[in-house]
This record gives sequence, structure tokens and C-alpha cells, in this order.
Amino acid sequence: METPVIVAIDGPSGTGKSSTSKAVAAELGLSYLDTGAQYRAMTWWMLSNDVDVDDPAQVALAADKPVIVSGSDPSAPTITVDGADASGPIRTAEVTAAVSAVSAVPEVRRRMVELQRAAAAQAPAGIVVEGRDIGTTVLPDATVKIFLTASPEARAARRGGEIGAKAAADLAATREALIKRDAADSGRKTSPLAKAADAVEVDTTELTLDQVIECVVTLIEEKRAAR
Ligand SMILES: Nc1ncnc2c1ncn2[C@@H]1O[C@H](COP(=O)(O)OP(=O)(O)O)[C@@H](O)[C@H]1O
Ligand SMILES: Nc1ccn([C@H]2C[C@H](O)[C@@H](COP(=O)(O)OP(=O)(O)O)O2)c(=O)n1
Repeated sequence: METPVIVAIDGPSGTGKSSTSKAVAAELGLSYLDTGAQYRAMTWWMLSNDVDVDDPAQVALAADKPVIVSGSDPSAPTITVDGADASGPIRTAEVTAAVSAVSAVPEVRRRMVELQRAAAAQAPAGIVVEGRDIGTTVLPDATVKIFLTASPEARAARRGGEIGAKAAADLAATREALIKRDAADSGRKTSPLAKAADAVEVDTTELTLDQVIECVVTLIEEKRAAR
């Protein structure tokens, strides 16, 4: 049997990580893991259980408590917390505003990285894992590492499109919120958002989603052929 292929896709918000990762995994018959959803699930649990997310000591003490389970099918990704479906609640503005603070706490990251490595080890044909520190920290031996980028304007327009923001003021607010979250994620001490030295950077600003998917599939197939 062929050695499982491990694909790490990192980058800031709105660069196309989730859409690209799901499509690539589905096309190549690989498993899929959205690590951002796991950090969001942890954050949702903290908010629901009255943990002060701005107090790293409180967050650290609670980090072991929630049971977070991610489904690995790219065509129907699922996430549960303590057995309850969390896919809706993890996307609220409240969770988005708190997730960078929670994910900066080392005890939270230790727990998530353990889950992420276990998911990669269990994937029969291989897996596409998307996040911020997959190529640098979680799976440094990944077969293929991709770092997606896009201009803040393009990213704000994409995110704005999802929430129906069309007015210039709404787009500007979305852009500012993205930039603030990127700065927090890039500036934290423990495994910040960063491009691995051996990652291929793909600027998606001027590319369609289909072009990005094709580019990533080609990179994976080239690596597979070379092994
Ligand atoms: N290359 C692209 N061109 C235009 N829209 C895109 C592109 N890639 C992704 N999108 C759209 O942008 C939004 C954010 O994409 P997503 O995959 O969730 O990004 P990320 O996971 O990096 O935050 C989605 O609505 C998606 O359909
Ligand atoms: N590997 C990861 C993935 C996400 N995070 C944190 C930082 C991000 O702002 C949040 C949410 O990630 P997510 O990928 O859902 O973010 P967006 O889809 O870009 O809104 O989680 C992280 O610290 N490390």
C-alpha cells in the first residue's frame, strides 16, 4: 500500500484554507482536519462555561475539560464538544472575537496538537490538515506544505461575502478585524502563524478557488511521483 500523504495547509484568515483543503482531500480520497474549528470549539466551551477567556491561568486550568471530536470526511466535516454538535456555535462573532486569546494559551495548544497528530496518524490514505502552525509545529514532516496568502482587501471581500456585508463601512470593519486577528495569531509566543521554511507559498489574491485547488493537487501529485 502507498505511504499515506500528509498535507499541511497554513495561512491567515480568508486565504482559502478551508475551501481548498476540503476540495483537495475529496479529490484525492484523503481525510480532512480543520484545526481552526478545534480552537473555536475549545473557545465556545470556555465561553459557555463562564471561563474568563482573557485570563490565561483560568483558560489553562480548563483546557483539559472539553471533549472535542472532529469528523474526517471532507464532504461532511463535523465537530462535537462533549457530544453536542458545535458546527454552528463555533462560527459566531463572539467565538471569533475570543479565539485568538484562547489559542495563545500553551496548555490549549498542547492538547490540540495531541488530537491533531493522532488524527494524522489514523488517516488510512493520508490527510489534509489546515491551520496556522501545521507545517511548522504540528506536522513538521508533512509530505507537502502549502502557505496560502491573499491581500487584506481580497480576504475582507471574501469574508464579507459570507456574512452579507456589502457596504464599504462593513467591509472596512471586516478588514480591520482580520488584520487584528492575524497580528494576534502571528505575534503569540507559542507556535505562531508562520510559513515553514520548506512550504510553498501561493498568493491567491488573483486566483479563482478552482485554480488554487488545481495548484495544490499538482504540487501533491508531483511529490507523490517523486517518492
Ligand atoms: N481563490 C478564491 N477566490 C475567491 N473566493 C475564494 C477563494 N478562496 C476561497 N474563497 C472564498 O472565501 C471565503 C473564505 O474562504 P475559506 O476557505 O473559509 O478561508 P480560510 O479557511 O483561509 O479562512 C469562502 O467564502 C470561500 O468560498
Ligand atoms: N492551527 C491553528 C488553527 C487556528 N488557530 C486559531 C487562530 C485563528 O484565529 C482561530 C480560528 O481559526 P480558523 O481557521 O477557524 O479561522 P478563520 O477560518 O480564518 O476565521 O484559531 C490556531 O491558533 N492554530
